[in-house]
Amino acid sequence: MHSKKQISHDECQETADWLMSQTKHRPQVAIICGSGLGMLADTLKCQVSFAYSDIPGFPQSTVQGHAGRLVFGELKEKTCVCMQGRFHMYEGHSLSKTTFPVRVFKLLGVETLIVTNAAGSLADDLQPGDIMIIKDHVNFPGLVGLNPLSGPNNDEFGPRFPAMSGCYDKGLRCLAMEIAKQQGIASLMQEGVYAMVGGPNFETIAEAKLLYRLGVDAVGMSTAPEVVVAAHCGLRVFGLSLITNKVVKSYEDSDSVSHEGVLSASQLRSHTVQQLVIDLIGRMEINNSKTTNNAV
Ligand SMILES: O=P(O)(O)O[C@@H]1C[C@H](O)[C@@H](CO)O1
Ligand SMILES: Nc1nc2[nH]cnc2c(=O)[nH]1
Repeated sequence: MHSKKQISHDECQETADWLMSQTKHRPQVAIICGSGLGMLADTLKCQVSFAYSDIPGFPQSTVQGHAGRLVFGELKEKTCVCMQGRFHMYEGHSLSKTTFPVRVFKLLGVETLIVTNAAGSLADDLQPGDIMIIKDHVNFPGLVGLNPLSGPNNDEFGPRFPAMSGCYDKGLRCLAMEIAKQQGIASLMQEGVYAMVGGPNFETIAEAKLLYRLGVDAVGMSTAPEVVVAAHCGLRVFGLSLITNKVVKSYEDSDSVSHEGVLSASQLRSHTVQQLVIDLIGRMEINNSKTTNNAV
């Protein structure tokens, strides 16, 4: 399952070429929608969309709340491509497959990747319904060698040993906070550290206590591999976690998390996330290299 075989540059190029033969859109911004957040794609103008099953080389979405459509279109005078549904390691995809769309986006000419996810909060001051701007991540699978960059390096995409400090663009993080203030939603927002665990089970209480002690603010089952691959090939990245639940970290607490609960919580705030992302896309500059002071 977690084969070290990388999908080749040629295979990524074949998919990119196929997409470019099917649509005139040449996206500058790519958006990966987290659980229950796919409605963002519906806001694109002049839409051209493809079922993942029709795109050569694309895996299939198997998770409820991930529709499995790639949508191209215009948003605030920027050309975008939106994944209505992402791929997770726990679905059985290799990490190379999980992150394959990111490399296809690079070959389509995308400069900025926006990743969103649904996550459970560990931080005492992050409540369900809050939105966390991802400042940094802990890639738990990556720390033990489950990394999409494992295997022979694909030099056409990036270096063997890419730096990951500053992989969440500081300029975009500041811009998002400024927009949140203007939209009157700053009280819902803060920056924090996202940790990816393998899933598909949610955390035990002992695991939750461990993550809390490590200083993780929110935990989920995605995003980090996509961001590693995006940083490797030089994409500018912005990430948001919508907090859908508090992670249970006390034996006295009888609460229990479910995917259905995650989906209904994310739907309650999907419009807010959508407005934030739309204005961020509207205000971000394209064709600029990454901001200079990018350290977290
Ligand atoms: O795709 P994301 O990271 O938003 O999905 C989260 C993590 C699991 O896939 C699922 C759990 O409910 O939601
Ligand atoms: N691992 C994990 N993923 C989530 N996705 C949404 N909520 C959670 C959670 O509590 N834990």
